[in-house]
Amino acid sequence: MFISRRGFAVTITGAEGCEFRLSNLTVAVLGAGKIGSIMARSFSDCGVHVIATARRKERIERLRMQGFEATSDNVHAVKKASVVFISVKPYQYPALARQIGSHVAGKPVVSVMAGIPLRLLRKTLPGAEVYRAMPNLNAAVKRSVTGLVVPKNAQYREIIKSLLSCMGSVYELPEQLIDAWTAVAGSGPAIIAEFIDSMILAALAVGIPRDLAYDAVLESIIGTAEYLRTRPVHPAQLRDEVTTPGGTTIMALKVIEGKGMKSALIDAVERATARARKLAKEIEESIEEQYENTNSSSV
Ligand SMILES: NC(=O)C1=CN([C@@H]2O[C@H](COP(=O)(O)OP(=O)(O)OC[C@H]3O[C@@H](n4cnc5c(N)ncnc54)[C@H](OP(=O)(O)O)[C@@H]3O)[C@@H](O)[C@H]2O)C=CC1
Ligand SMILES: O=C(O)[C@@H]1CCC=N1
Repeated sequence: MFISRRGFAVTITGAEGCEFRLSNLTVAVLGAGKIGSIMARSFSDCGVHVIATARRKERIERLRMQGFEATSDNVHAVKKASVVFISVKPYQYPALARQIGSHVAGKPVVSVMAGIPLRLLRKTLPGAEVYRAMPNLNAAVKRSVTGLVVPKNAQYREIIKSLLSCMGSVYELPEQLIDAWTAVAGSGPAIIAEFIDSMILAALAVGIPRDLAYDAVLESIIGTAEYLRTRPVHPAQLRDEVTTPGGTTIMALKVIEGKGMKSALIDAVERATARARKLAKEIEESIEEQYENTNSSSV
């Protein structure tokens, strides 16, 4: 397991770090869509029994064909599970919370939803031990870098970390960093895929055949990441090692600098972080409304 020299993280667990025997555990994944079904597969590969939920029949059928117990009944899944993961879209959460809110007391519940803060999760899931996690799509190849916010006096911390380790590495974070983590690591694969796509188009533009272009770009990215991951070298140092005075690389770097690639990426990550914060406000308003309506109709 590699431990970052530059990282803020206080705890890191590798994919090999399943310290707990997870095989007797039943875990509910509520909202087993794109990321939820990848989580379900990862937990299942760690020996966990998974109950996955979705709304549409076709999705439930597909989950069953993938070997999971699957249902549209979230309350049934929550009652049967010792640990609950929530992976619906943020705007779908208020409806889900209404269904399961009175059935989660005493259980650990992990939300992977962007934006929704612990405060709001606690309010809607009374008595549950609530965590926030932000994995990424690379969990499909056991290479997620999952950010984890652990509540104070957590009883289930180790078991949650072991479960998340089934998807890759786990970094414990303070809650104020999770929106930024969402932008960098959660959205990261999409941003990096855009870069890869652009490099492949660039390779085609200079005449490299498509399959060779794909390999040249992907292998260069994996190799560069591995180089930086395993050596005490700053990215700017690596860049200087490659750049010959008057050579080819400096010509490319000049264009990149002129078009503002760094500033575009910094802006992009700042905007994504701001969007996660705004999501929290939007959901909060909708939940406040829901609670006010419930209270006033029960008076
Ligand atoms: N995609 C990603 O890379 C990542 C996403 N996330 C977070 O994960 C969450 C899910 O994202 P993603 O997987 O992309 O979205 P999807 O739309 O693919 O998945 C959401 C799933 O939730 C199901 N669902 C919605 N409402 C309910 C309900 N009341 N009961 C049961 N199931 C329900 C939907 O079912 P049906 O299909 O039947 O409508 C759907 O399958 C989001 O909150 C996102 O912020 C976090 C990290 C990475
Ligand atoms: O785009 C989103 O909102 C989610 C969160 C991180 C990745 N996908």
